[in-house]
Amino acid sequence: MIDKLTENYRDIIVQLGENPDREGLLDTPQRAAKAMAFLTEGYNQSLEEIVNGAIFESEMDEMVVVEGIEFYSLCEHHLLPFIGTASIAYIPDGKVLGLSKFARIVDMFARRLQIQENLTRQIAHAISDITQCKGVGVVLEAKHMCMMMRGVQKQNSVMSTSMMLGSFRKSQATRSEFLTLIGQRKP
Ligand SMILES: Nc1nc2c(ncn2[C@@H]2O[C@H](COP(=O)(O)OP(=O)(O)OP(=O)(O)O)[C@@H](O)[C@H]2O)c(=O)[nH]1
Ligand SMILES: [Zn+2]
Repeated sequence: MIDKLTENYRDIIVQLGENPDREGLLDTPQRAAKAMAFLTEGYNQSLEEIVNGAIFESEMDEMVVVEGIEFYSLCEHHLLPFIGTASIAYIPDGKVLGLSKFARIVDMFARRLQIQENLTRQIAHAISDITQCKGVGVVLEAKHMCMMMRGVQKQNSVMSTSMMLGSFRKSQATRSEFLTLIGQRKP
């Protein structure tokens, strides 16, 4: 895949009117190919593999919140980055998930071509599926380079998306507790 991508990036450089053989650009097609492979490596990962069995028995049955997980994704419309943070909460039902795995799950889905809404949804469903918990809430806030560097060129707009499952969807109190804890105003 890297070889084919390298060829493609070389073609892009030519199409842009640049000389791919000038010194500064000599290794660029391969570097860009490796960078793109890294930024989309989520396609080669599975939930089982990244969770790696790190699910532990626990009688904890109150809300657990992990906030401020930074992520870098690529918008599927322009292949430009969108960058932000994820906050995740869940109410366990006999099993808790290893702390680092929340960030790994965010990264696995972020490192694909995405829209923010689907990224939010996929993270929530993954945590629900893997932990079989009573409920999950996920809030993402991000800035989209396709809106900042080009197009409407708005530098200060932030997109917030949320996905609530189980008790977070059914109970207004649970949802409010989560949003209050992460310093959000109620939507
Ligand atoms: N809902 C949603 N839209 C996104 C996301 N990332 C990019 N977009 C939007 O996708 C849309 C694509 O619109 P098009 O009109 O097909 O493309 P475009 O001509 O490049 O649009 P402009 O960005 O308005 O110049 C734009 O409105 C983008 O802002 C995302 O994560 N979620
Ligand atoms: Zn975009």
